[in-house]
Amino acid sequence: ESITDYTLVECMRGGEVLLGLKKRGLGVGKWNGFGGKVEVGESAYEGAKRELREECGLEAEDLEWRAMLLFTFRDSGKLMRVHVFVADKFKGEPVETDEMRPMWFHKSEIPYADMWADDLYWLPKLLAGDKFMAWFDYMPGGEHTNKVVDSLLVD
Ligand SMILES: CN1CCN(c2cc(NC3CC3)nc(N)n2)CC1
Repeated sequence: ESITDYTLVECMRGGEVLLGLKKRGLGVGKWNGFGGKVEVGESAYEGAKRELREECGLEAEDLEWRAMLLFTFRDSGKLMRVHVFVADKFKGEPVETDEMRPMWFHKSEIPYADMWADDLYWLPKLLAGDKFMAWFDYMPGGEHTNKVVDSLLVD
């Protein structure tokens, strides 16, 4: 099957991270960073900025690439590649949209029980400042094995 590229933006401000409650589509009912599919003709960086703006109205001045998450789904044979960025410089306040209800969470109070199961494995690394790649191999029963590649020595 083919691979689909997605973006995910984690906005940070004074020990807090901005998450949105997904109101429809993939991951509805889960808290997550902001993002979506990378469209034809745009870079992941541009797609990340666009989705952040569309989903909560925040204009990120600068995004830093920090992780790539590969998801393989054994049942469908689909591949999902998520490019994760961190933003700590942005203009405006987040607003609720049809897609997302934004809320700031202290890093020690991330609602993992209401997020994608994989977040528990990689979000702490991201919040610790690491750069890394991870692979989550989802089995039909929803279980997954996870292999987090050690931090990338890139800067
Ligand atoms: C709109 N996109 C969808 C993909 N995505 C994911 C996926 C994900 N797990 C994968 C099993 C689905 N886990 C997080 N945290 N985000 C970013 C947002």
